Formats: sequence, C-alpha cells, structure tokens
Amino acid sequence: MGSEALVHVLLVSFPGQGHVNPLLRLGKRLASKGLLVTFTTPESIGKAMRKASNIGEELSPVGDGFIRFEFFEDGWDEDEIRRQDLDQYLPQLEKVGKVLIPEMIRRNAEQGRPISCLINNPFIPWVSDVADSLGLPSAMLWVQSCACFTSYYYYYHGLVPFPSETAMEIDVQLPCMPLLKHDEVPSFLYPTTPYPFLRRAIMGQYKNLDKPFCILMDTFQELEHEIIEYMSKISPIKTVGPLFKNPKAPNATVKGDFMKADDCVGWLDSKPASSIVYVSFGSVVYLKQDQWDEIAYGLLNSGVNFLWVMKPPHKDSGYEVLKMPEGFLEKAGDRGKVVQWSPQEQVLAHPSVACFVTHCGWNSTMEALTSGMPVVAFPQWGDQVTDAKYLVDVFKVGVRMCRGEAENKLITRDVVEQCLREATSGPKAEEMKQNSKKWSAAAEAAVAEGGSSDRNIQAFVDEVKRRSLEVLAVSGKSTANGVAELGEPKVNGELKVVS
Ligand SMILES: O=c1cc(-c2ccc(O)cc2)oc2cc(O[C@@H]3O[C@H](CO)[C@@H](O)[C@H](O)[C@H]3O)cc(O)c12
Ligand SMILES: O=c1ccn([C@@H]2O[C@H](COP(=O)(O)OP(=O)(O)O)[C@@H](O)[C@H]2O)c(=O)[nH]1
Repeated sequence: MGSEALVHVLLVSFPGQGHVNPLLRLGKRLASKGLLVTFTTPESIGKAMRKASNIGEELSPVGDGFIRFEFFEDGWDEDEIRRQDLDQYLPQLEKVGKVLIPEMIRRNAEQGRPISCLINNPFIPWVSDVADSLGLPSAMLWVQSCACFTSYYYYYHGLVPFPSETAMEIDVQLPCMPLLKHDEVPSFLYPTTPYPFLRRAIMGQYKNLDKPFCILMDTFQELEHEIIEYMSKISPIKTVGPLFKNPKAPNATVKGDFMKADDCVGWLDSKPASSIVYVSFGSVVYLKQDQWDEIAYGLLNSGVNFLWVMKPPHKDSGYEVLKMPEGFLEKAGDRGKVVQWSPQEQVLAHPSVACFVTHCGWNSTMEALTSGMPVVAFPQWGDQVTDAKYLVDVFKVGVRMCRGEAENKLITRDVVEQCLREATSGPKAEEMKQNSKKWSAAAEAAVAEGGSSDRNIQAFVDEVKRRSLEVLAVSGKSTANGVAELGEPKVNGELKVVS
C-alpha cells in the first residue's frame, strides 16, 4: 500500500459495555469515512476485549480509513474491587487519565500520527479538559436517547420541577416530549435512587457540556424528530445513529465485546420463522432470584421457543449467582437455549426470532428498532424506564411487562406469559411488527448515503479535518503535510498495515 495521509482522532471510552459499543461503532463509522481512529479505554477492559474480540496490535482497515487500539492503565491492581464503586473509580480514572492520555497523544505525535480531535462518552468528562489543555478540539458521544439527554439537561439547569423528597409522584412535562409519569423520568434523578453515583456520573458530564464543540448522538432525526429539532437550538447536537448499521463497512471483525459470545446461530437456524423469544437484560442489570424464576415459568407456560442470556455476575458486584428453577432446563428441552453472552446483533437480525424481552438499555433499544424487532419492555433503572415509555407509547413497537425496579413489584409468571403471547401472536403482535419494520426502514435510510445521519457524520468529519489544519498550524508540530502518514512502517514497527 502506498503512503497515505489521514487525519487522526482519539476515542476515549468509559469501560462499560453500553459505552464501548456505541463509541467503537462511531470509530468504525469515522474510519470508514477516511479517518485514522485510535480507540482507548482502561487496560482492565482492554484485556477482556482482546481475549473475547480478537483485538490485536495491528491497524485494521475499515472503509477508506483505519482503526487501532491502545489501552491505558488505570493505576489499580487487576483485582481491585473499588472499580465497582463509581464514586471511587471515576476520580481515579480522571487522576490517571489526565496524565496518561496527554502522554499517549504526545507519543502518537512523535510516531508521526499527530492527533487532531478527542471524542469521549459520558462518565469521563475530563477528556474535554485534556483536549483544551493541549489546544485540541473535543466532541462527546451521548449514548442514550435525545429524550433522556433533554431530561438530564432540564434537571441539571433546574428548568422544571422533577420528583423530589417533598413531591415524589409528580409528572414531568418537557418540551416536545410526551408527559413523563414520575416513574418514567430517568430513575437516577429520583431522590430515592439506589444509584446516586450514576446521577453524579451523568451530572459531571453536564458540568462540562460547554467544552465539546459537538455532541454526537446515537439516535436519528426521524426517530425523535421534534425533540432533536428543539434541542439542536440549545445545544450543538448531531444525530449519527443507528451507529451499529454501517452500510459502507460492515466489518464485523472489529468488535468490543468483553465476553466471548456463545454460539447460537446454528440453533436459531434450526427453528421455524418467528418462533423464538430472545431474552436479555444487557450487561449491568441483574435480577433477583424470585423474579428470575417467574420469568422462567412464564417462558415455559407460554409455549414459545426462547434464547435466554444468563450472564455471570461480576465477581465483585455482591450479587448472588442466579440459578434456574429445579428441572427447568429439562422441561424446556430443545425449546430453549441459555447462554452466558449472545451475539446480539446477529440474534436480532435472525428470522427465527419473533420478539425481544429487553431491559431497554439504549443500545438494545436502537438495535431492536433498527432490526425491525418488536419488544417486551422490562426496564429496571436509569434511562431504561424512559426508553420503555418510548418503545411502548411513542414508537409503538412494544408491550410493557413492568415499570421499573423502583416499583418493587414481583412480575408473576402469568403476567410474563400474557405479555409473551401478546407480543408473538394476534393483532397487537402484527401491529407491532408493522411498526418495527417502519422504524427499521427509517433507520436504514438515515445511515444510507445522503441520509440524515450520514450527512451529519460527513459534516462532522469535514469539521474535524478543517480544525485539524488549524490545530497543526498552531502547534507547529505538523508532519510535512500536516497529517499522520501511514503505509511506511515506522522504526518501531507500530504502523504495519494488515489486511
Ligand atoms: O459500567 C457500569 C457500571 C455501573 C455500575 C457500577 C456499580 C454499581 O453498583 C452499579 C452499576 O453501572 C453502569 C450503568 C450503565 O448504564 C447503562 O448505560 C447505557 C449507556 O448509557 C444505557 O443505555 C443503559 O440503559 C444503562 O443500563 C452502564 C455502565 O457501563 C455501567
Ligand atoms: O448477550 C448480550 C447482551 C448484550 N449485548 C450487547 O451489549 C450492549 C448492552 O447495551 P445496553 O445499552 O443495551 O445496556 P447496558 O448493558 O448498558 O445496560 C448492546 O450493544 C448489546 O447488543 C450482547 O452483545 N450480548
């Protein structure tokens, strides 16, 4: 390959699966438009990603550009349990990141790959400070819906009353949004949330919201039309979703899974069309044993086929390891398959799958909508309760199985069975399927060449390129042509291209 010159961006991710996936997908999208992308996150997760996802030292070609990985040490021992406490872990990440990320940037410049822009996701707002201190522009990828972005924005600025100790059950009306009942507001904002550290983590991002020149969002204009238009006037947001659809570079080999997915496609292939219910609660939600049992019996009693993700709890999470009810697997026989981690994108795209019982994390929500997959909403906390409201009442692709963890209500096997039946057969199921197909088509159009998200990505890439010339002119450290030079292996051999 001949010598090429590419503008180089550094993506810094919080080490959570729901954060890594969308940022890595953005990285692939930017690479496919001709940028050099370096993706970084702490080594603790890097280790898991390398093992589960085939990530190496090499540069991977994606479309017209390339993606590569570098990890950084978070300064703690491998088995440090304080990583589970965000109130301790986030300040630690900030402390080490403020030293190690500038070093990484300097090293890259010395190796002929000067970085022109930093992009982070929520929980690590100090990345914009690092960028500022080096005279570099920064952008942020918001990894939830625009509706949630707006909710947090209104809460942070105190623009409308939210549920409080003195008025717990008030509904919240935000512009261009449906009325949110008190338990449909992102639940980290409740005064009684068991996760105040997640509220603090998100609010930290809002404190720094004026620093990034652009806020990219994994949603699309046609999906959240009015609220996106409204917030665009207040904040420099650009919708670029669904990020997991990349028509130009469907490079499935670059993945960021922390756990190797179990093989289940052969089993899916063996089942009739639209006969399987896929059940997964994402990477962090962990249910209680009694609720797990009710879901198990609901699945058995409804007579559907099912693929159920039962991930092991993090060893330091303090969660009790879930068990299947006695005799459950025998009774299910070949009707059911239980895995530790699934290749979710493939599962949602599979014709044998009829619906998705989901915790309504935003990634799962976007993946379901884009795959034309109806859902059964089983939200627990955070943005999930708001996403469930939208899936059921606004996008009209789902039935509601619960209202969230705060309700503290056991959802019985009868309710589970009834929801599964409603979502898989009869007029409601048919209507949801039609609506899902409509969203899937709209999502495809948004990311297709010239679609709303594609135009926004292109405008962002153009802006990064424009700013890179300014950055390099000011820093005076530019290479001859002002951008990273690829193709000529450097002395230290780090830039070998493999294809
Ligand atoms: O890495 C994480 C760790 C924790 C966590 C850490 C310690 C606890 O005792 C409880 C939770 O919460 C998280 C919550 C997250 O929320 C998830 O974040 C996604 C992206 O914002 C949303 O779309 C999902 O709905 C939402 O569940 C994501 C994490 O990576 C984490
Ligand atoms: O068995 C599983 C469960 C989840 N996921 C992926 O993990 C991410 C979970 O993100 P989400 O926002 O839905 O939930 P979170 O884990 O952050 O609560 C999504 O991209 C899913 O496709 C997966 O690949 N296999």
